[in-house]
Amino acid sequence: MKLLIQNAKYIASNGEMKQSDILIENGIISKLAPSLTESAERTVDAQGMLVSPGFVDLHVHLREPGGEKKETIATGTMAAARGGFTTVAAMPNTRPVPDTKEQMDWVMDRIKETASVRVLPYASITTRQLGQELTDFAALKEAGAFAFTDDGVGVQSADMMLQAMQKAKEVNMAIVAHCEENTLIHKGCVHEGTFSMQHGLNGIPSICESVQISRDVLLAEASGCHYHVCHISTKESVRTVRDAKRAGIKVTAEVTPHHLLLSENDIPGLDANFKMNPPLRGEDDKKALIEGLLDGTIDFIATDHAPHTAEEKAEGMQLAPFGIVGLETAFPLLYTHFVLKNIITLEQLIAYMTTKPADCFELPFGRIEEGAAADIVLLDLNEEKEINPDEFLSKGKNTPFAGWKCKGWPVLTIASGQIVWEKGRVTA
Ligand SMILES: NC(=O)N[C@@H](CC(=O)O)C(=O)O
Ligand SMILES: [Zn+2]
Ligand SMILES: [Zn+2]
Repeated sequence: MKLLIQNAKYIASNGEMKQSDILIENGIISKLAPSLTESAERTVDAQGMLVSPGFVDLHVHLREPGGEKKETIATGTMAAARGGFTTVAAMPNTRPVPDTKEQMDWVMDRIKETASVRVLPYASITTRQLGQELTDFAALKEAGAFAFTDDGVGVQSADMMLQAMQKAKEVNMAIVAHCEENTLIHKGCVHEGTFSMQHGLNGIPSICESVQISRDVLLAEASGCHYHVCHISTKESVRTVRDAKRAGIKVTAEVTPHHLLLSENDIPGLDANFKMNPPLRGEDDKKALIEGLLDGTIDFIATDHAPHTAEEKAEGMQLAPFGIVGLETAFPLLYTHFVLKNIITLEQLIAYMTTKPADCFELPFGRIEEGAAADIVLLDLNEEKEINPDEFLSKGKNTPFAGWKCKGWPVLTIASGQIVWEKGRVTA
């Protein structure tokens, strides 16, 4: 497929705004130059749009195998395409867990058969994510694992985490951590704070996350491994990561759009669409996350797209599963509430969703350059529209952002040189 994008105003990987035509051949950006006259199977006029590298989301739950009622690799990657994401990394809390070469082979095949964007599969750190024995890191890397994580649960034993980091270092892979100390969860369903007090609910305290990060940065220092913190949510965690970076420890961190945009004060009542792990924290935590992102303590943004069925979410605040969807709302929400309010520049936001995650994991994606993978999204920064979960291509409609008015909607997404989503057109 030969594709030509004309009049592309885009942000180059050095952060500069440029204007050019973009020729795409065999999945690759083959030429970047003004006024290209090549004949192509499809020519797209990008006048009035912003052209961005396809977004990179290193934290999504695609639920397959085992959770197909919530999402599949097919539906999750269609949602990704609609949200402008062309690379997503899939979490291993599936049934079965990708903890052996055979399971990883199955996942890789399924991705090849059904994914509309690039999927990088995580393997688990421990067998069945039970925290008892390490998986075979070398074999899983060989089978295609992107990195190792037990996301969904924290690794409870310090000894197990140290061994994991030492092994990861040996095979030159990262340990990606969901940080949660089980003895401090206190059967909580929301943050331990004002909301939990008001509603008489058990709360998950901030230290439940931060004590494990504190332990882990020391283990990362001892092992020399690349240690990445998932969905960071508290001010103490931000401080710990900041101090660790200053000490030269190889630690990176991600934050979700919902933790940047919402605090416990925004929970309207006992609505499980506001229930996720980690929970929405205090206003001061939210502020610290924005500061941490701006000063480089937090490296990038990841959605933690966590679809659940409407039935499951209807079980109420105490019983419903943790998690909200994020792929189809991330950019418009962040653009509208941070860029248009002059808190983050457009260039920064794009970097947090493209080059920064790519660079942390040495991935060659997220940049518009000759020779790079043709992963591109056209964004309409002007049209204003309400978030409507009925329009989601994800099976999950569980969002706290329904009805929010946003600008910055993707209109066309190209992944590896193929148009995988286009506004107003149904793509298979
Ligand atoms: N974030 C969530 O609230 N839920 C995730 C698990 C996780 O990311 O820890 C899920 O798998 O549903
Ligand atoms: Zn998690
Ligand atoms: Zn997750």
